[in-house]
Amino acid sequence: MTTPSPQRCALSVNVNKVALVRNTRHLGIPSVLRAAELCLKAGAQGITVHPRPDARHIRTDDVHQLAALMQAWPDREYNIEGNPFQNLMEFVRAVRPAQCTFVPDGEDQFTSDHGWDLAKDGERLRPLIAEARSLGVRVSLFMDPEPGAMAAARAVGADRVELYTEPYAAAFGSPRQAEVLQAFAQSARAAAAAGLGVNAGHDLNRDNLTPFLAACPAVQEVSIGHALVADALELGYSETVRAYLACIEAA
Ligand SMILES: CC(=O)[C@@H](O)[C@H](O)COP(=O)(O)O
Ligand SMILES: NCC(=O)COP(=O)(O)O
Repeated sequence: MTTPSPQRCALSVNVNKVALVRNTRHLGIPSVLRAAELCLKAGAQGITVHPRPDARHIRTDDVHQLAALMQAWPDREYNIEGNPFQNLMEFVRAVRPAQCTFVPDGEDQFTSDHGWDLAKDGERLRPLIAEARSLGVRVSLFMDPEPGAMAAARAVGADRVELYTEPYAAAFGSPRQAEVLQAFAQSARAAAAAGLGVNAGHDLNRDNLTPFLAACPAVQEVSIGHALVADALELGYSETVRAYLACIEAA
């Protein structure tokens, strides 16, 4: 078992896609619990799930079984993502994970594809943020890379923001990469200046992760699932997690 080094940036493995494959048969394999355990043993600092209302991948049982697993890993973090106006708060109240990430997804959305509009939803979010925090759960808001929106995230009581990194991933390797990365760097700095912790995630992978973190040193956690699980199909969970940890170390 690898004890995670005190890295600048934590790796939280999102196991949604293990559950997606599992759900295509009634055989219970691939095991979500086994995937999480192997990733933790390899040094991942956390596990992330996004139990969507349609249960397309992570189901209620998964959330609770992973919570029980995480009890055996007190130095690692459990992060539950979702829309607090839909089903997320029932999990926050029941499980009290280390962190919850509020994501403004619609019920039938293909995947997460935007951050919060706090001018529209900030006041509705405020009491739910306060409730989660009163339960001892850190609250992160899923946000687009807009430096001017970070102070508002702090003002509604969030502990952290998670920068939605798909626009960076889409620009990676193109002439727009530097320009887009600059917007993320400015957003990360603005978030830190506002007193927020900074997470990041969506479509990060072994190619784009190191340059992203090198440009955004304030980022303290990345949650990665789709590309990491795809890599694990080829390399196995242990080697894959070690490869992602090395990408973080190289930043
Ligand atoms: C919020 C985010 O960007 C991802 O964590 C999200 O969990 C992806 O959801 P799917 O795995 O359902 O695409
Ligand atoms: N919050 C991002 C996450 O948990 C995983 O996103 P992805 O790596 O599956 O795109």
